[in-house]
Amino acid sequence: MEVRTRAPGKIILSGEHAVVHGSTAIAAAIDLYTHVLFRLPAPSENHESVELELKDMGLVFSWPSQRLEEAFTAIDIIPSTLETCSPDCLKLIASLVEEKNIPEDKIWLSSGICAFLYLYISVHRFKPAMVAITSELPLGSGLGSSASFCVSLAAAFLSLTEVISIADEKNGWLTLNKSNLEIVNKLAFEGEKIIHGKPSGIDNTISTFGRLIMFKSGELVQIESTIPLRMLITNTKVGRNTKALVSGVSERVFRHPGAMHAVFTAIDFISKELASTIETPATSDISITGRENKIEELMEMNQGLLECMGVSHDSIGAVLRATAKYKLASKLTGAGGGGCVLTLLPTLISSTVVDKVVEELESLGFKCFKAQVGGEGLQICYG
Ligand SMILES: Nc1ncnc2c1ncn2[C@@H]1O[C@H](COP(=O)(O)OP(=O)(O)O)[C@@H](O)[C@H]1O
Ligand SMILES: C[C@@](O)(CCOP(=O)(O)O)CC(=O)O
Ligand SMILES: [Mg+2]
Repeated sequence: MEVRTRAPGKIILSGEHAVVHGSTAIAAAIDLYTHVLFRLPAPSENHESVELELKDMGLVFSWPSQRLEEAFTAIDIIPSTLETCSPDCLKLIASLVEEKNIPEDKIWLSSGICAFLYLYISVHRFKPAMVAITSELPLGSGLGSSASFCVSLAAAFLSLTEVISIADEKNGWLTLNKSNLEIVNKLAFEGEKIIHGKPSGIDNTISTFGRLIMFKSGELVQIESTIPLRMLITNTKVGRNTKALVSGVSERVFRHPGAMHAVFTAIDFISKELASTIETPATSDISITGRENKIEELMEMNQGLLECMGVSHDSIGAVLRATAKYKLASKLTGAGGGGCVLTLLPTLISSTVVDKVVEELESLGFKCFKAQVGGEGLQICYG
């Protein structure tokens, strides 16, 4: 039995970090995916381990099924589907991952591999399996690779159970109905918890459902944009870790609760105003340029508040200065601390100007690309 899944990465247009503390945020799916191939071998194949292949990195990890069963039975914990991984269970999983001697320069993959083992065992126990992963997303850059990893894995594992069933077909890919997507999203969130520590759930939700969403305290509202929302994405290539940045913001909240809550409230207003600007009907009195100017101002305000939270970086500052020379507005996206920066490309901007901006940013050592915004979420294909 075999299934393939793909789940998209995302950009956050406003509200990252503040969303962890209950503010509204806006996110859109992008057309860069994590792909999973999941196979449950037939007994005749004599395959007796749970195997994970990270194809982009040329790494393969494998745990004998019997070894996994003995380790979990010894501590008398068997994770069940959709339950949060307990501290004891996570400790065991971390030790099973540590045994694999991940190369030192790839040690940042450990949390993802722990999430993989947890998601797998919570659905299929210790059944032998083969899982192969590839990703079109830069990892650890603010484009939600961790969530698309968890969503594509959760969907693949659940697809070979009775829990979910297929709803529709489009271009060779199958989609799930809303209640099945909710189950996948819930399971993926448990994986994100292992990678992020305290995620808001926005990344796994946008990766599962796709499109453009407004998200607050676990609830999503789908929004329709009446503006093209063309974004230039600049990857500063400065590595960072979402878990550390999220906990840094919580520490700042602990030190300055009043000031930080005022920042979160301001961001809540920014996200709501952004949503209504994006959704304003094309027939309204305000021209597209007028609305783009408003979006740019809101992006700049949001960036200023992210700086107040301490999650910007010199490399992000360099992108802001370079794009400001061309009167373009930018903000970091995702957890910050490096990673990716968004720049709105207004409808009337000429391709010559875009080329010049890209040339200048790339001369600083950054990597620029454009992504389609607001596309499909999770998709499945049975092999
Ligand atoms: N394709 C993948 N293979 C293995 N681990 C992955 C993959 N994609 C994401 N991860 C895990 O997610 C982590 C990056 O997540 P995070 O710091 O939240 O950044 P982002 O979600 O913005 O890419 C990686 O360090 C790794 O543990
Ligand atoms: C900073 C945060 O708002 C988004 C993190 O996104 P990413 O992992 O940097 O792609 C955290 C969260 O919402 O869980
Ligand atoms: Mg992440």
